[in-house]
Amino acid sequence: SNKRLTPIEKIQQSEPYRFFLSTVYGILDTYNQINAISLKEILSPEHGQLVRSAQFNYMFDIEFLREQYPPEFRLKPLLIVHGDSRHDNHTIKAQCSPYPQIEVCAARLDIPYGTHHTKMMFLLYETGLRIVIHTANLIQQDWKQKSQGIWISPICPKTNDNTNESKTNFKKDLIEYIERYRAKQLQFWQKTINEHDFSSINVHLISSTPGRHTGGDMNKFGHLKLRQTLKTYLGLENEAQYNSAPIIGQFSSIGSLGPNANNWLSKEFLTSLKQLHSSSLDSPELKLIYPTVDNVRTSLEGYMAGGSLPYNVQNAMKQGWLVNYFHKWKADHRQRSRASPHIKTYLRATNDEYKELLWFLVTSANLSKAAWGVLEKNNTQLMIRSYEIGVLFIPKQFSQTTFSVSDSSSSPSFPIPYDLPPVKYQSSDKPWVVDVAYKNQPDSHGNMWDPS
Ligand SMILES: O=C(O)c1ccc([N+](=O)[O-])cc1C(=O)O
Repeated sequence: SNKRLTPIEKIQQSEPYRFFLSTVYGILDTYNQINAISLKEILSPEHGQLVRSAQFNYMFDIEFLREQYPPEFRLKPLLIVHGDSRHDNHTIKAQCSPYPQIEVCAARLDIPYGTHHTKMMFLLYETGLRIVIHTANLIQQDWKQKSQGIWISPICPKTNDNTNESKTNFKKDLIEYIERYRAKQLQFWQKTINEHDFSSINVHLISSTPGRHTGGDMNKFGHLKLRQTLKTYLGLENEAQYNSAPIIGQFSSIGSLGPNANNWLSKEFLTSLKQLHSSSLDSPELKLIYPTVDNVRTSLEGYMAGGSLPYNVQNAMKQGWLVNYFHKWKADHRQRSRASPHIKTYLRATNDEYKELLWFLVTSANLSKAAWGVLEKNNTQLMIRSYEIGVLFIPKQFSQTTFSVSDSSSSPSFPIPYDLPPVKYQSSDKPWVVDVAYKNQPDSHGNMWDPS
């Protein structure tokens, strides 16, 4: 049908996963109705009377952000949480200075090269508190023609019994994440989270905070939190059949991963992703989805999309071995093969048919040690540089044994963002690298790319 859904209808229809892609300007409208939502719709007055909000992010255009709020909410208190990199601090403070109702909080980045990558909203309504965890910067370009991931919580009602935890420990994990900022302006939000009933939340929180996490803190963040959560909660029947089940990582940037797969990627990181209740020595196939130069050139934005895929040539040159893992960006079933991915997702399927999933994670975390952490000092500490946040979907929390991907099955199928099985790079395909020129083929706008 070509009926336009209201924001509330979109959220109702997305149950039980509440996992959306951003709407895309220029595709058939039906593909912007099902499990697709815009920033204006997230902030719509339909959801209730907004009291105040907080926006955690990396890049901000305050004028653009204000325009996405309904006019009647633009005077409500708004807290902006960003990274404290010098130049950034200045531009954000300058952007917010005309608006006394906007406060700015600079997240401490005590470890070099860390970024405040977390993209999250706290929306406090008169009826309760909504959390949104997503992957888009608060600039127009990130919400127009890209593939972004968004999880929208129910509106959690106020309660005077602050034990209202979810079966996934989401409330405690979120408070522990916020506490790591050690920021005065976040104390109000820690208190507010505590005063709301999170029992309806069915996803796990997977976050990263900068630090050298040791002892009891080691499994609280980064890939060790993912490992611990999968180990504790997956609870599969005869799980041995899944020891070689394939794993997918999909992201929009890549860090320096070392001279070969063996030190971090397929040892440390893959060990966390492959974790079942019991560990196994099998090493499942890891497939990585990252756009080719042609994906970028033919995208709706053309080469400009590549500005948001900051994989630099310095790292790319050092790790040619990585290309063997690479698969293209392809999302025909969502009509988003040309909507360049800024979403980051990780998943495990039950087998090479990719008809069912064992779990699914949407997060701000790219494929980097800075985001996920790297074990140091003989595996006694996990060093993480950046703030990251994501939500993990585990079938058991939805009273299912696996998530079905195709619509054929009875249980509600999981709205995956791209086509499965993933399609391998052809020998002629190259990964997009942001700081090299592409001048032999024009993009979808007839332009070339010459960063020099
Ligand atoms: O858009 C962002 O928040 C972002 C910022 C920095 C980097 N980086 O330094 O690689 C990657 C991203 C990304 O999300 O791809």
